[in-house]
Amino acid sequence: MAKRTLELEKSKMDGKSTREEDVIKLIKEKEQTNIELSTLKHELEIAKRTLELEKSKMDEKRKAEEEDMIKSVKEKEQTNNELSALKQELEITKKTYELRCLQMETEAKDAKADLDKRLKELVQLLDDSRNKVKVLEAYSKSQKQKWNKKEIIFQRLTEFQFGALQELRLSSQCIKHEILKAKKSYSEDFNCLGLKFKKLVVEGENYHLVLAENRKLFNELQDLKGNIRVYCRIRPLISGQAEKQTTIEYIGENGELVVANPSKQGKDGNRLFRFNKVYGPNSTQGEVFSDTQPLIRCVLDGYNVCIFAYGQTGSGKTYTMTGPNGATEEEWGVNYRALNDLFSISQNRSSSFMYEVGSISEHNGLVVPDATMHPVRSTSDVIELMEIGLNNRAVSATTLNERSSRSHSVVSIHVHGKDLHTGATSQGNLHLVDLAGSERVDRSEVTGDRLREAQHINKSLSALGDVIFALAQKRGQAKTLMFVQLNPDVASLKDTISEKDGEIERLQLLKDLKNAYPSVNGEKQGTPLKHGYSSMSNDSVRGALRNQKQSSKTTSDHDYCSENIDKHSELDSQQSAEDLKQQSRFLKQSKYSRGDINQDVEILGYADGDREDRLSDVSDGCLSVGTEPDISTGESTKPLESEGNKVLSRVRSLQKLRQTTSSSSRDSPRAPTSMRKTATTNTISVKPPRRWQ
Ligand SMILES: Nc1ncnc2c1ncn2[C@@H]1O[C@H](COP(=O)(O)OP(=O)(O)OP(=O)(O)O)[C@@H](O)[C@H]1O
Repeated sequence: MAKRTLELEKSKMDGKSTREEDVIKLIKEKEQTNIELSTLKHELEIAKRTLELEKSKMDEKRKAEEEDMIKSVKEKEQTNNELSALKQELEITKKTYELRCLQMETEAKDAKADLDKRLKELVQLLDDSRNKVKVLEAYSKSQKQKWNKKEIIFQRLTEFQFGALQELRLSSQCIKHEILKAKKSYSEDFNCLGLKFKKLVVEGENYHLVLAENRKLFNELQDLKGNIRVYCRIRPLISGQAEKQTTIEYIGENGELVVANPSKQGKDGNRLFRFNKVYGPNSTQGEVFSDTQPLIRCVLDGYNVCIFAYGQTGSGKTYTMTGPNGATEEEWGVNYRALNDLFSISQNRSSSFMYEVGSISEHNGLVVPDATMHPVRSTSDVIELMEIGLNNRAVSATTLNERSSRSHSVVSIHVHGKDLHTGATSQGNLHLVDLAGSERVDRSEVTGDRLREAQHINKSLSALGDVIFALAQKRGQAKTLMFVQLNPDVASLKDTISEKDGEIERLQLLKDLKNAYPSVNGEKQGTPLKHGYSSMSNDSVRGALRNQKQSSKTTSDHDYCSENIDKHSELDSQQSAEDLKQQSRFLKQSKYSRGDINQDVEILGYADGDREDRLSDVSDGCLSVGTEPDISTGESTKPLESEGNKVLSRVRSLQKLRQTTSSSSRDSPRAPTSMRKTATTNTISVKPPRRWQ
């Protein structure tokens, strides 16, 4: 190649021989080419050597490859062997595989059927779920709507409350403002009140003085009306009895009572009795209590009050004191009403007084070893105790085979009061007594135990007479009210007009005498007694009756009832004094005060001398209802017992007195029946110290 290039270049140099530079250049290029040729030669030699090396290597390689080929042939043979073994194995495997495929196909078919079934189920489930989703979606939609509504309402409510809160804030500010204003005015008012209160305190002190004065005046008024009052109550005839069988001829408004004896003609047929008041058969329990009520206040003011009912069996003592069995409030007797009053007045006064209505004793008859004390707080407590007492009474009656009415029943209420202002204390007692029947022993013609019992009863009634005498002498501050019970039945006439009633009438007049006569007409104390218990001529009684029929109120045309005033008003003390004057005038003006009528007057009770004896007898005794210290406490029992001899001597002197009086004629002054009865019981041993325990 370099040769060609040199030839080319030589042709070119021939073609252009002219130029020297080109020849030089060409020479130079020839030299260069020579160099390059030698280089190429060298390179060629190197390549030749390399080729030789390569050729030896190739030979070696070829040998190695031949060995490898032999090796490979051998391996190929081995591989062919293995391949045939593998082919066989493959055949077997193929067969196994085909079998397996068949098996798998059947399994796949089963699985497919199974899957189809499950797919169906799943599709069903999917449908159900979709339905449920739909329902839930609807529910959630409605819930959402609800919540939206609620949200709206809540928002409105919040807005409203917010508004209200604002209003409240405003109004609270207003109220604050007003409170401040009110506070200011209150403090001003308080200051004012303080001043007024100081004034009131001063006036309150005066009020207590006025109150005390008022109480004093009230009790003085009761004193003026008499410390002993005798009211007569006539029970109605039992149904079926004709009106004509009644023995009651006339009931005056001033306490006069005319009893007629149908077996007697003329002036002896009628008898006049006088009481503080007479309650007719139609009187209600309330009316009867209205005249008793003021005495209950006295108990709370520290006085001793004794209210008792006296009369023959069946005359209405229990009815008046307690009321009928299973009584309604209207039918309540004096006991319940008095207790009700007692508790209600004590409650009304509770701001200025503290009362302890501490105890009650319930005992029957004179000998009362089992009399008991109980604390009481209300009327019902007392009623309960009274019922227990009644039951006890019934039990003892059964064991004795006697009637309950043959014993006394005494209920005592003790009231301890304290004036919260002054600290002063008071002690008052209220004794409510339902006495045993007062019928005469001789009439009942009893003997043995019954006789003895009747005599005991008479003895206790005699003691009652003593107590009344003691009271009549103003020994103490006790106030006594006696209900004389009458049975208008003709058969009971003997007991109605018995000497015992004469005694009560006499006692009644003794009370009048003590209370009024000495200061009214200046007569000797005993004189009016002669007018006390009298029989009237039939003419005068008929006149009185005629007058009563003409007008129940206009009584002016008859001496007997001519000047009638309401002497039972509780609040008017002047009227009470007027009443006493009236009684005096009545005695002066009446037929019985004139000489001609005096002959008609049957003088009962004692002659002055006898009475004096009797009073001196009584004054020796120790009995005094109410004036004694609390007789139910242990302390008071001893003094009573220590005075036993005194009582015994007093009983004996009464018996002596009775013996003298019982021997006198009918026209002579009479001893009280009870005392005469005691005379007949002379043989019975007396245990005086236990009386009225
Ligand atoms: N004012 C009256 N109104 C209606 N009934 C009356 C009245 N007074 C008494 N009675 C009745 O007469 C009967 C006898 O009365 P009560 O038992 O009160 O008499 P008593 O005097 O207590 O008798 P005793 O001495 O036997 O205890 C009773 O049935 C009673 O209900």
